Amino acid sequence: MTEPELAGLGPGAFDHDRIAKAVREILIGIGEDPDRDGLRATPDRVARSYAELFRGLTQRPEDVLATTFDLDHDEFVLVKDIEVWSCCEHHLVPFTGVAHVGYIPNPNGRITGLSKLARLVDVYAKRPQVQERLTTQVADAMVEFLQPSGVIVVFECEHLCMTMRGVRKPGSRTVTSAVRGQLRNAATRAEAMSLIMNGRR
Ligand SMILES: Nc1nc2c(ncn2[C@@H]2O[C@H](COP(=O)(O)OP(=O)(O)OP(=O)(O)O)[C@@H](O)[C@H]2O)c(=O)[nH]1
Ligand SMILES: [Zn+2]
Repeated sequence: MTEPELAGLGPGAFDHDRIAKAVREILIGIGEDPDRDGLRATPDRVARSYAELFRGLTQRPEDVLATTFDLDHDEFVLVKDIEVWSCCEHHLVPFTGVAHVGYIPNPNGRITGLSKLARLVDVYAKRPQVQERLTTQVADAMVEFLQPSGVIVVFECEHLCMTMRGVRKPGSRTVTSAVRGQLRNAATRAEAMSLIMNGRR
């Protein structure tokens, strides 16, 4: 399993019992008693919650973008402030913030439902991630499955691994962007960015 995209879709599928066993080991490793009342069900609970937190590993972007409409629109479309909860692959703690996903449909391409753009974000966010890869994966899936004239994807996230531990800088936010096609043009990109930033602090 080399590509994160393939994880969970092949032989390395989700293994609840394995996770529960490992969590029990972690509890012992931190010096806790995994059999005490409050912790007895924790390995099973964590395994169940991982199925939810990492559900993107069993989802394919093309399935999410499968619904398309016959709509004659070739102007910029933007869904902004999509809430994001992902998991940093270095520390397995959350990073959270917002995503902005915009595209210019192509008359020969496809237009999808607005909610599908937010679903696409989740397909990739609900995996162990780094923010840069999350950003480019969303943009590249848009290009591959909608064949738009242009795409812009921006993520603004706070990483709890930089907040609750380590360097401990609460409030610092990381901004990443991926721009494809016509939106790479300076004027079009600036217009898209101003729509994204409008009303933001
Ligand atoms: N580029 C990038 N780095 C990330 C992301 N999430 C976490 N990191 C960084 O991953 C790095 C891991 O650094 P290491 O030195 O291997 O680990 P560490 O000793 O725990 O590092 P500190 O967090 O500085 O304590 C840290 O600098 C994190 O801030 C991300 O989405 N993108
Ligand atoms: Zn981290």
